[in-house]
Amino acid sequence: MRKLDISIIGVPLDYGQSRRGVDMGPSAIRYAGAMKRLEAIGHSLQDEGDIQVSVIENKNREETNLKNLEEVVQATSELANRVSRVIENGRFPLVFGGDHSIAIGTLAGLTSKYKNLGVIWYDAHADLNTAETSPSGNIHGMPLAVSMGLGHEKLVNIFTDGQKVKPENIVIIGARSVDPGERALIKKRGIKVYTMHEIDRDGMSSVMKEAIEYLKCRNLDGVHLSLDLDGLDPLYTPGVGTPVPGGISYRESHLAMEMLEDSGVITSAEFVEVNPILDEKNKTADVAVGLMGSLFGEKLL
Ligand SMILES: NC(=[NH2+])NCCC[C@H](N)C(=O)O
Ligand SMILES: [Mn+2]
Ligand SMILES: [Mn+2]
Repeated sequence: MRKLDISIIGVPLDYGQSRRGVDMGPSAIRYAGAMKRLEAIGHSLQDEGDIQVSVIENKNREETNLKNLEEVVQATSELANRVSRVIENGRFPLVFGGDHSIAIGTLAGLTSKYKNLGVIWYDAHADLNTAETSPSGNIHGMPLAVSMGLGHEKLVNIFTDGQKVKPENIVIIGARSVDPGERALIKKRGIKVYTMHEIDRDGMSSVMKEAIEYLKCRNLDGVHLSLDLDGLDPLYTPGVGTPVPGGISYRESHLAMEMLEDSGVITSAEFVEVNPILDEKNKTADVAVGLMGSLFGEKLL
């Protein structure tokens, strides 16, 4: 097993969507014992604290349907800087959200080292909307499109200008709520998606085996895991803002994490959308930390 130097970065951002409380996600995940859990496996942990999230006083806000654009730009820009500093120091970035818009910053920061980065997007949603296709104006529904270079220029040009991730380097796992514009984009760009249909039909073991093989064939220099807790069924992770029934089970999720650990491909990770206000006794943060255990090498025997 790899022994890693892991740096935790908290991003208390809830401006990428409309339900307050997900800004408390980093606290909830820390409270659930993330540091101790990973230290017990043998990794060395450093908590870098939280990114500063501020309300931007700007009298001349541009006309846009994107909610809280300036706030998301500020926080994700700072996150990108922080992530790039962590990898410069040879450490493994482990980011706690916050809503999923934070991935814009994480992925941007990772490109300072990884020029051909792969991404595993574990989520009920595709998060491939742009301002034109978004049904909600919520930026947490857009980060994957932004990282491909599509969307508002202020988001696309965070940290460095333009595309951060190639569409053919992305694998989405667990999708079951996809908007019409997202569906069109998936088809147009040939993005690899394992929906709940494939997970039910072939089993998680076969899906993960294929996903890992697919990424291994792409000559990547790193693979980022972006895990939205709403990828799991709300039965297991009720503390999320946009729950969708019919999701991935607790057991399938642990298996997926164990298979990623076995493959040794993952070079950074983030756990997002934990909203303790909507949760039941911190259940969702507990699941997040349990999954981190499997991802970082906990074994049953
Ligand atoms: N990261 C998430 N939970 N995203 C949910 C997005 C929901 C919907 N597709 C939207 O764009 O508004
Ligand atoms: Mn989601
Ligand atoms: Mn998401």
